[in-house]
Amino acid sequence: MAYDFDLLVIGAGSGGVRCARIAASYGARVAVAESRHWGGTCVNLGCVPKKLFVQASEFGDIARDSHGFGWNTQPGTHDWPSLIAAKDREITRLNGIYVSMLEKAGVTLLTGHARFVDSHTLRIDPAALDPDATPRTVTAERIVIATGSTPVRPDIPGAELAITSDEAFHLPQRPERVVIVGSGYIGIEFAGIFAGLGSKVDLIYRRDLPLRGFDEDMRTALAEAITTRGITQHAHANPTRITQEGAEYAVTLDNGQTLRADCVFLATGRRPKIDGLGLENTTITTADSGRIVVDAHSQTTQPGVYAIGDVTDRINLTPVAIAEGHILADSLFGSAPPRQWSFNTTPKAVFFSPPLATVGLTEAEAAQTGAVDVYMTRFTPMRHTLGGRKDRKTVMKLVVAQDSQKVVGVHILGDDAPEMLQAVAIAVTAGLTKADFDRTIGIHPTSAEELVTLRTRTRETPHTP
Ligand SMILES: Cc1cc2nc3c(=O)[nH]c(=O)nc-3n(C[C@H](O)[C@H](O)[C@H](O)COP(=O)(O)OP(=O)(O)OC[C@H]3O[C@@H](n4cnc5c(N)ncnc54)[C@H](O)[C@@H]3O)c2cc1C
Ligand SMILES: NC(=O)c1ccc[n+]([C@@H]2O[C@H](COP(=O)([O-])OP(=O)(O)OC[C@H]3O[C@@H](n4cnc5c(N)ncnc54)[C@H](O)[C@@H]3O)[C@@H](O)[C@H]2O)c1
Repeated sequence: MAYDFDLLVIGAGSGGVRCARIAASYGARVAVAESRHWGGTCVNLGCVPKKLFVQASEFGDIARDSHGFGWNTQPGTHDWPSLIAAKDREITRLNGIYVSMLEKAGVTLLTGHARFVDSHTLRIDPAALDPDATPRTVTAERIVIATGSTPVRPDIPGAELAITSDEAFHLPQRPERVVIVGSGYIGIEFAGIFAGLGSKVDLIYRRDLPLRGFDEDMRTALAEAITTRGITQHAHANPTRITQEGAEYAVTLDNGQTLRADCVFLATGRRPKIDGLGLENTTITTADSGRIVVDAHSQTTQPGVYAIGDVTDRINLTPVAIAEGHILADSLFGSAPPRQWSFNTTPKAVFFSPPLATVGLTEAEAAQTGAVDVYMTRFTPMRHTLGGRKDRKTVMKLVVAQDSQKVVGVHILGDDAPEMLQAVAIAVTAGLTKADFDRTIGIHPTSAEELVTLRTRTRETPHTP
């Protein structure tokens, strides 16, 4: 049978765009369908606007820090609508770059919501991106699902009164008081953003420490940094309902407390986006909360249909979705073996102020396979000695496997941690040892030089299978 396309990608986000572009570069006839925004979550409602907001939230402190260096700069006032407008202009520019990049690669752009009619046929209906688009039906030999994920709201009364990260990027005004539920990436990052811009922030989470899954010492250090930033933490707490009285919201917690705010922000996770995708017209299997099940080659249970990125709920980060898309295009259409990536040393960063970044194993994970040497340091970075924020500490931790002496984990909380960690991730991916770190000459004066000058072991952790 003659198909309209060799490959049709559903979703022009991080994974879909890369997959489409690389497949087209091999000469395949490729189309990509997008219903909402070119560039996907990362560009429109994720990494990019979030990082711009984080940067916006840091200028007040920079102005105050300058006094210790002899400046009399005043923090001034922040105009939220100006930030939103500037961010929107930048994102519109990026949307245009995505469209032209795809067009230049020879990819056909299909505007609309894609739905499986059968395993080779998709119906593309008008959607938010262009409500006037003409509906059409297209066929493809192979199809890639790269539809991403969407925020989850807990099942409590009044949950619909709250916002999620999707709405946070378009709030007309910055709330003076905000209650944030959830202390994963999004909860922590937005707590920092709103606090930095002057809002009173209450952060609610279920465990004893924020950021479950990260190294315990770093979670403790982050909890201290959150308090230092002026944010009130409510550990061991769950919201049971949200109510509204006029412009004010009340969040009732299961510890009996009630918090009042101008905005309630649910940062309680995301789920794979498979709504209205017509999966029932295929033999594709889903699991858990809608995760599309794939094999090691990103193929679903329907031969010829693949899935990449957040919709597969593996490691839900942009560079991972990009890598998965690239590998898939290489393997379907390339002549050389697919490009290789080291997914098990994927570095991660949480853009709080200061940020937390990490690569490799936590101390507890490393101890499961053998005894561990831990090296830690905690200090006030030079800039804050004169700047006055002496309680803004940097914490660094190296986790070293005792038998091989390989550095299997590096964790940093502090200014520029993500920038440092990206470079250190190369060393951890390469399997370098503590001796390799030790023979590396530092750059002075930097915080990063501590990574190569940590000589005294902080503790030894026994093998804890
Ligand atoms: C607030 C926030 C901050 C984040 N910050 C970071 C960060 O700093 N660093 C990082 O690495 N990751 C970050 N992420 C995660 C990152 O955005 C995702 O991991 C990444 O975007 C996943 O890419 P994807 O290709 O799987 O899906 P997406 O980028 O979500 O793209 C999916 C696309 O498919 C479209 N689509 C869905 N269904 C259909 C359909 N039926 N038909 C047509 N089109 C459809 C959607 O409109 C969307 O454009 C953040 C996420 C959020 C929410
Ligand atoms: N900097 C980055 O790289 C970055 C930034 C943002 C998002 N992301 C990606 O997006 C994903 C989603 O982010 P997220 O922060 O929404 O999810 P998350 O899974 O990181 O955190 C969700 C939080 O909500 C809590 N929670 C879940 N259900 C709850 C309930 N019913 N009541 C109270 N608390 C509840 C969880 O315990 C957890 O603390 C991340 O896991 C990450 O993969 C990455």
